[in-house]
Amino acid sequence: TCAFAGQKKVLAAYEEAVKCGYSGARAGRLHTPHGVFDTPMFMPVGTQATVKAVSPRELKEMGAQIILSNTYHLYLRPGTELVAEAGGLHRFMDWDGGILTDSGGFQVFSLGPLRKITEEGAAFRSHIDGSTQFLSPEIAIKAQMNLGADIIMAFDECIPYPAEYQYAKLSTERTTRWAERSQKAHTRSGQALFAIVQGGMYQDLRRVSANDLVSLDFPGYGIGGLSVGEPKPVMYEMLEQTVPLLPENKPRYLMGVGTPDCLVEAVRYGIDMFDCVFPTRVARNGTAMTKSGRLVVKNAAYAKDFLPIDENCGCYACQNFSRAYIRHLLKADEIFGLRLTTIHNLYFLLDFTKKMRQAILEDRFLSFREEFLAQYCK
Ligand SMILES: CO[C@@H]1O[C@H](CNc2nc3cc4c(=O)[nH]c(N)nc4cc3[nH]2)[C@@H](O)[C@H]1O
Ligand SMILES: [Zn+2]
Repeated sequence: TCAFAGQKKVLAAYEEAVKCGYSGARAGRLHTPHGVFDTPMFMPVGTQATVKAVSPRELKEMGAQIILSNTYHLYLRPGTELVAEAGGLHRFMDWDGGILTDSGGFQVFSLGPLRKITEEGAAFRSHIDGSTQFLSPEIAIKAQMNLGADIIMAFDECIPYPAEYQYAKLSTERTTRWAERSQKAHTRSGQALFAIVQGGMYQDLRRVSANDLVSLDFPGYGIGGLSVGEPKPVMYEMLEQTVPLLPENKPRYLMGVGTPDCLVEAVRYGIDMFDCVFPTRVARNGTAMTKSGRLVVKNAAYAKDFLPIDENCGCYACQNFSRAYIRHLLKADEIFGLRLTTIHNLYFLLDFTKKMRQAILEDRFLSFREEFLAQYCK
């Protein structure tokens, strides 16, 4: 094990990284105005200022540290000035942990129909009322300063998959110019602005994007343009090209990832932070995450199964309720049913990242990864 001192720099500083074995895996601590948090970490997604079906108290209980909200959604509804008048996002949603807001760079391209991208920014139609909207680096940064998250993201274009090399090249160069404009527009002290590496699925564009953004000196780096439908080996190849170019003493955040097998591979490449709608989204259709794969609690097979989802799980659902009960609630469209599967799935991923951190600190991450992948069926 080799430990290397981090630098206690401005917020979202990354320190005490402990590297392990011959992988890039590391355990660190992220400093923010709302606390110091352990990495690797999973961030529950609370797109519209709520993590669907669970309360802030339940999130705290299950060990959530930083949660994610989306500028795109809150900008359209209820408006970021309103949230600022309410005292900011922490007050508005009664969450005193860390908050990270995504800049809209992904949602505009995945949610807003009829979008048009120019050097200035992105015009799109609101998916809520069809009104014509426009986001630029300056507007996205102002909106995020209004929301008051601890970590905010530069405005970028998430390049669709697949994309022609020429398109990926021009888009990535524009995203770097947008990152610089985001930096200039960001005037709120006590808030960390992360840049987002793009480059499509092209190794050379990934390296150019990372090097250009590192020279602009951000306190942390998101890796974007992944988990957009590409095969997992392609995602891992892009990580292998990108992560080593990012400063070791700054956090790396893989956006939109993901399932436990992706998390353990990404941690091996040196990723520190993750977010994904997967655990909350699949919970709502009755699928539970376990260390050996997915368990569809709704299936008839569990009608008389009076065991918990996972006997070794410490979550509220597994400590108190059976598969038969949860299946009954889901079949009866009882809201409490999807609350229980959501609580279990979030706890599962939060606990999984805690276990990876422990394995790294004890210098046994590579065997942890082997054991996990051997029993997990994708
Ligand atoms: C595989 O699951 C689907 O895909 C999404 C997760 N994948 C993902 N890739 C992302 C890339 C970016 C990016 O390049 N830039 C910015 N600003 N934000 C991003 C957010 C991202 N989320 C889920 O929402 C789900 O629909
Ligand atoms: Zn559980």
